[in-house]
Amino acid sequence: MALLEANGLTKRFGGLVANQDVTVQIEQGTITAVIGPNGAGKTTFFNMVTGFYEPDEGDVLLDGKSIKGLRPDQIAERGITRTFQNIRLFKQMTALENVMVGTHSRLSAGVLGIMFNTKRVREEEERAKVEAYQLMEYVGIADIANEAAGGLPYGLQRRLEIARALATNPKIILLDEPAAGMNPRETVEMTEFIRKLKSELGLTIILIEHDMKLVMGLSEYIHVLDYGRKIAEGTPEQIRNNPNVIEAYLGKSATEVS
Ligand SMILES: Nc1ncnc2c1ncn2[C@@H]1O[C@H](COP(=O)(O)OP(=O)(O)OP(=O)(O)O)[C@@H](O)[C@H]1O
Repeated sequence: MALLEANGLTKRFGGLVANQDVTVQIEQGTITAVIGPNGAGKTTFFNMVTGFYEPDEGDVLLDGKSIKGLRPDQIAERGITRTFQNIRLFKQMTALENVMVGTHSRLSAGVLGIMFNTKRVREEEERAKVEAYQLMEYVGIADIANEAAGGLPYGLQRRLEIARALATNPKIILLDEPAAGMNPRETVEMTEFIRKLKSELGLTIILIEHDMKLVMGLSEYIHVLDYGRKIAEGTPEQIRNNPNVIEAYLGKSATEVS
């Protein structure tokens, strides 16, 4: 059984069909890319899987159980986390505090404990801090733990967002354009880092990315969207040679010429 299944997902915005009948299966421990031209519906697909949008039709199954209709935080509790195309950090907070937000989402002191600042809350706070720091070490950004997130260079902000996502202890991480805006060296480092998330942590990774070199080098499997529909799926080799995909990216003349 696939770890994650999206079955027939459809999402409309007024007259625009952003996803139409999109079916995708993701196997445990794989790196999968979702690609397609601008506006193809990739982020909308991520938003439905992670509970930010409710599908108009279709279902999302995690380990065979439906997660449709759950809130993003409930889906995160079940093990699916994400990063955003436009980085969403708490810019005034330190990098460490940002990661602690992720850690806190699975701690259990509850609202009353927090209001009365009980011993248990203080202990959890301390534990969250230690865990967050360890995670930052793992991600290679511990040296910026006390810097304000908003002032960090772009590449570090992207890593920090991933550290925060990891703090929720996920099974699946969805990365929305992890290498966007990065220089070639940062892109190579990000590629290595994503590989490490799979090989060392056993994570299942789904990524949206426009950098085709990165996609082809990193993914084991690729799904292609165009105008909200899935037009192809396969290995990088199969996708590279698929006429529908070439046409979607380059226009009809490209396939006629080739
Ligand atoms: N909340 C929304 N309200 C209205 N239209 C939306 C909304 N979200 C997405 N869309 C539209 O749905 C279509 C798909 O958008 P989406 O962001 O999913 O594409 P994408 O493949 O991620 O694009 P890009 O590669 O440019 O980020 C676009 O036409 C977009 O304008």
